[in-house]
Amino acid sequence: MCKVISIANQKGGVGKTTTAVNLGIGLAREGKKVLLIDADPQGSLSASLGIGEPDEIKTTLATILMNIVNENNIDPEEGIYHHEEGVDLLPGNIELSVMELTLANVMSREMIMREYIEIQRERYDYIIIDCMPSLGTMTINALVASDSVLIPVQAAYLPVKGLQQLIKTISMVKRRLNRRLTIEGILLTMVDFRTNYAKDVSSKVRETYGTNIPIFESVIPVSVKAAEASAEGISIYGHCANCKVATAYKELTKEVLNDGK
Ligand SMILES: Nc1ncnc2c1ncn2[C@@H]1O[C@H](COP(=O)(O)OP(=O)(O)OP(=O)(O)O)[C@@H](O)[C@H]1O
Ligand SMILES: [Mg+2]
Repeated sequence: MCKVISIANQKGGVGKTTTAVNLGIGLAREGKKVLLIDADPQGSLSASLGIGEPDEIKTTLATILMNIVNENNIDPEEGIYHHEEGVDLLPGNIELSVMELTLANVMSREMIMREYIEIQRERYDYIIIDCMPSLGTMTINALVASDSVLIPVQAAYLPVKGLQQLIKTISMVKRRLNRRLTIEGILLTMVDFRTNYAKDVSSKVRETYGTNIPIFESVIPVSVKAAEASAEGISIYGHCANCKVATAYKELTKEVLNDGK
């Protein structure tokens, strides 16, 4: 059975895209069929998988969503890239901003992405959606289409206030639009274990949310290797198979495969 996971946090630069790439490819390395979807007009997921300049890509998530709005037939292979590291990718680019505005006038505008995901479910074990740093219509569409949401939180900042807004939005989506939505977990990213401060933030998040929201045991350390890998258009496993960030993402992959057990 397919599991659809949104990677979301309206705060920018917390490691959403890096997590989408390395969890997605991590799952593919464990033999799973994985589709990565770039739901961010910045196109960072597409860029960090090395498929070229996102804004020059013709068929993207925006194209597909427009086809759904126009009630055209959907070919599940349309726009899909087969990446050399074993994942499929549906790219995103600036057209998604236009699409978000278009959706404002569409009936059931929060449900459009779900129609596409439902078509893809039977072809994949995991579908991972990389959300943009906002809680606008595109992110709500991703949450409505998902089974769970994984929340990367950058451990260098006290994230409590922004997290509350995100958790409120997730609860609202769950109540009104998608009853099956759960929180996969909070993932602490860019953790610098040399500073006590980072440790404080980790324990603060665990203290505030630990009891009712799962927090991953795996923690992603801060490392320039993460940025180097995405500049090369490959995963952390391809860049440095045994470095700490690679090990951390392998552990996260195992936790997701074990489904909190
Ligand atoms: N563990 C890490 N250590 C150091 N740098 C990292 C780490 N993870 C990601 N980065 C870098 O931090 C920056 C932001 O990461 P990323 O793009 O994954 O965040 P994001 O949440 O997707 O950002 P946005 O909100 O803009 O979509 C990137 O330059 C990335 O290479
Ligand atoms: Mg991103």
